[in-house]
Parts: sequence; C-alpha cells; structure tokens
Amino acid sequence: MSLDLTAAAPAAPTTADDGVWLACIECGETFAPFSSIRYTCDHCDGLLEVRYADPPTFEDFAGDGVWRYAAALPFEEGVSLPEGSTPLHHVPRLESEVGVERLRVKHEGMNPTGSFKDRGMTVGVRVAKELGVGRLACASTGNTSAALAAYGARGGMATLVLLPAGKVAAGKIAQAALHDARILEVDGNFDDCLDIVQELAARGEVYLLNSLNPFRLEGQKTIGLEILEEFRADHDTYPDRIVLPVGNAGNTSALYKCFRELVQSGALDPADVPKLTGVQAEGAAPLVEAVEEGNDGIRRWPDVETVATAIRIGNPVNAPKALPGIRATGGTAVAVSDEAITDAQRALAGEGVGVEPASAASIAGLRKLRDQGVVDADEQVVCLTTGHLLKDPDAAFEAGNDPEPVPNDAEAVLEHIAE
Ligand SMILES: Cc1ncc(COP(=O)(O)O)c(C=O)c1O
Ligand SMILES: N[C@@H](CCOP(=O)(O)O)C(=O)O
Repeated sequence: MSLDLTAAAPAAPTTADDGVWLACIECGETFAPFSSIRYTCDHCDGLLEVRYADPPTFEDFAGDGVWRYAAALPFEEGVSLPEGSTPLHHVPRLESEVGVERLRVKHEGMNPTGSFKDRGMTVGVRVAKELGVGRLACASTGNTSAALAAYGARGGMATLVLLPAGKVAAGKIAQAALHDARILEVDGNFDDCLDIVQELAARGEVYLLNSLNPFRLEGQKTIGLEILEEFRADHDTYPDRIVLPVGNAGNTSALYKCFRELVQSGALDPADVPKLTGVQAEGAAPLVEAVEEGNDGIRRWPDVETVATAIRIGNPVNAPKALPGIRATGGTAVAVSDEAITDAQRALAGEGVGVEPASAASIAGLRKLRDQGVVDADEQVVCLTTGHLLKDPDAAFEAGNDPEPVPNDAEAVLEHIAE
C-alpha cells in the first residue's frame, strides 16, 4: 500500500519535475506538479500527495523556520512572513499532574497569524504564484482564512474566504478583514463552505488553499521536523507520542508524511516514529468514530457543535491520509467534552501558555488517555497547541476570571484586594 510507514522511496516517474511529482494515494497515478491545477486524482478522485525522488535527511536542513526544511519542500523559498521555529514549552505542573515522564507543548499559536496554517500557506501561496492563478480561496472555521488573507496580501493576490455564519471567533474574522480578504458568510457549517469552495475551484474560478491542496500539507510537515529535531537536541531521543487536535485531519496527515519520508531516507528508524494520537471534541468526532469502529473511511457528521469552533468539522477531508497514519504509528484517537477542553485551556494558561479552545483539546485528550491507561506513565509526549489565545477572546473571557470594577483610589483598591 502506498501509505505504508516502511515503503521504500518511490522511483521518479516521467511526470516528475525536478524530482517532484504528485501521486494519487488510492490508484498511484502520477502527475506533473506545476503544469496544471488539480487537487485530487483525475482518474479516481483520490487524494494527492507530493512525492520526492530524494526524501531528506536531517543533515540537509539549515537556517530557521519553515524554509530551514527546503530540502523537504518543493521550493527553496516561499511567500514568507516568516513562519515556524515555534517554541517547545516545558510545562512542569501539567507534566506531573498528567503523570507522564516528559511533557512538552509545541505552541503553533506563535506563528505570524497565530496558528499553524501559516506553515501551509507559505508553501501554498508560493505554488499559487508558480501556477499563475488569479484568486485564492478557502473555506474556514477561522484560522485558515486569517492565514490565507495575510499570505495572499503578502503575495499581492486577491483572496476570498467562505465562513460558517456566526461560528467563527472574533479574532480570526478581524484578521481576514484587515488583510483585505473578501469575506462571505454562508448559512451552513464549515463542511458546507468547503463543498462550495471545491465547486468554485472545479469551475476554475478560484485556487483552493484548504488542506485538500497537497502543497499546504508540505509546509505543515515542518511541525514534525521541528519537533523531532528539537526534542532530540534537548533529550537525546524522540518523543514516544504526539497528541494533536483534529479537524480536517491535515496535520495528522502531514506529520505522518514527515515521518514516512524520514524513514524512507534512512534518517529515522521506524521504531522511533512517535505514535500519532488525534483528539476531537465529542460533538464533532467522525475520525474518532472511524478509529474506534476500525473503519477505513469516515461517516460525515451533518450536525457538529463544540466550544472549540476551529475543529467544528463533520467531514475531515484528509481522513484517507490520516487514518493510515494513526494506525501505522500505533496511535489512537479520542473524543473529549467541551468542559474538559476548557479545563485544559485553563491549565495551559496556568503555565503561561495561552491557547484557543481547539488547541487545548490535545491536553484534554492526553489527560483522558492517561486516566484510561492508554498512555503509560513512562511515556515522553509532545502535545500540539495549534492556535493562540487571542484568536477567540470570547472563549478566553468565558474560561477566565471576570474583571472587578474598583474605585479610582489606592486605599479603596487595597481594601478591595484584601477581601
Ligand atoms: C486551532 C486549530 N486547531 C486544530 C485544527 C485542526 O487541524 P487539522 O484540520 O489539521 O486537523 C484547526 C483547523 O482545522 C485549527 O484551526
Ligand atoms: N480549522 C480550519 C478548518 C479548515 O482546515 P484546512 O486545514 O483544511 O484549511 C480553519 O481554520 O479554517
């Protein structure tokens, strides 16, 4: 099967352009990467993957940020703000509360627009320029639109974003608005928005930059490269497990691809590949359902709801890439309640790490799996936090302390805080 962890590096087909090509993960058909626009396979509509004649080793990397990993990407440089090089935080109180040997938090909220989407967009918008497209577009629960608007602006390109009306956090809409995206609010959910954008893209009206676009995932692969390099530099080993929130399942797919390419190049022993562990909200958990039931595909959930609006997704389009990744790495998937997500958001904030609700799902999932004994006490774990606290100020107010009105007088303030 084409998504095996230990499959050998593929030989370059005649369609390869400079050692890079697109391959269908279902039927194996290959396509030249930049001669025409496609998001899925012409023959079977399967998902496409970017493939390389020479998968990278760690020695190939130099510099900072996403473009440190140019040897693992289709270009030497992109449309950059710049992005990547995010912190891998120690969280000592959470580590001992959860009860694992080591816990680190990779805070992707520290990217330029406040989420991991920037890593995908620096590559995706670069490809859009290569293809000479006019208008960029995405469906979004908020972060993709913020990143697309910023990177589109940086690249001097027009952007169109489709959002589920009333379901996107304020900070994210503000970003898209100020970066000059045209914002369309759809009377439907995120999955409906993505259906429409796919239709517009199929008609050649827009260039789609959701994670269905295989080049987006190339940039997001660098999360995995950074985690492996930094964890090994600090602890002389790799993490046993990476726990991450799942929405459209792009990161899960991208991390798995990162590991497969390193295994193919001989840079990573298959035994050292971290277990990919996905977390969804109970109200939007189609991927968890597929993992629990042992299904190869997911069932689209028509009605989804959660406080973690970024992962309010009922039809994770990358499931055919993500499910093999979870299974091949020995990982799992778990659903958590909104209450557990908010508790985890507070716990991270108590370590000084400010995240939006979807991000905190990773910690909530780890806590649950540790309680269930699925995660062992001797494990070394990295939790991915995907978006910044300021993305969703309403959720932060809801989870945090209320401001206390006091008189304009020092004595009165002292009296008030003594109460
Ligand atoms: C903050 C945040 N976390 C997690 C996710 C889920 O990531 P993925 O779609 O790659 O599973 C998203 C968007 O989908 C997001 O915006
Ligand atoms: N959370 C996402 C949902 C869309 O995901 P994508 O990775 O497919 O663009 C968002 O921020 O819109």
